[in-house]
Amino acid sequence: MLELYGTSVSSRLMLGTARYPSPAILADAVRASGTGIVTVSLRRETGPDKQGQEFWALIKELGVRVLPNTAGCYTVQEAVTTAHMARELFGTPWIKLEVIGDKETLCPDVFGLVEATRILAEDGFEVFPYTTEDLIVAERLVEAGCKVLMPWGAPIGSGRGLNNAFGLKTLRARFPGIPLVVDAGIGVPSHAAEAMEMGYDAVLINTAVGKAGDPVKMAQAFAMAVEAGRLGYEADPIDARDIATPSTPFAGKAAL
Ligand SMILES: CC(=O)[C@@H](O)[C@H](O)COP(=O)(O)O
Repeated sequence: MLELYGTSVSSRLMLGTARYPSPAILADAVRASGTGIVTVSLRRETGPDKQGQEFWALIKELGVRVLPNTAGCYTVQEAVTTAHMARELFGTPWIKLEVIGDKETLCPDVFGLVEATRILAEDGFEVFPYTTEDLIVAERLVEAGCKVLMPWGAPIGSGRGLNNAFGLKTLRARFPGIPLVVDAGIGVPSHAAEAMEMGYDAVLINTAVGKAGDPVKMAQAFAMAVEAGRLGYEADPIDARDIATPSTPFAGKAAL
């Protein structure tokens, strides 16, 4: 079973809660996915207004663990302040830390991310950093206190899948003891299966489910893909080869 900061997690699929056609569809998608963890943006979803309150009541009703995030933060200060507000509001030390560096690609500002991680980890937060697949940045994040890493597959909302499979595989090989979660950019269930087959511990998906024609069916498809990918990884797949090897033995073949 997967352990994240000492918490056992049964589903390896985490879901974002934005961009669904309606709260009811979000709730059905969460149930269909079997997820035990949803990420919630403090800024967008939990305001004191009626809508914010209704959203929060819905999340509580679903009985899933909340991973608050600092989506939309562009500076270290903004991210740290948002994390503190989230800890107070949700009563959890968990924080999915986003420090965005570029408006167009939503690429993480990895320098700001490391700095904010250091500040928050020293203050008792359990940081889930939204990062790139850069190896050295990952090392710095672990040094700063991260016990989980969340590299992107591709830019948030792009649905491009795993843009740099080599980089993601390198991270997996270099950090065998750290739970790795592909966060962002996954578009279809096969992308999630690919990440799991690589040995990733989990995936976090939002847009591909929320914006699908049928979010509930898509949530179920992702759940199946994540499970299949994980099983495939555990079953120790064969290596790809450049030459053919007959799968049917020659013994017993009729001599002509
Ligand atoms: C909701 C959330 O946290 C996103 O920022 C996350 O990174 C998911 O990205 P996708 O929407 O590309 O799945």
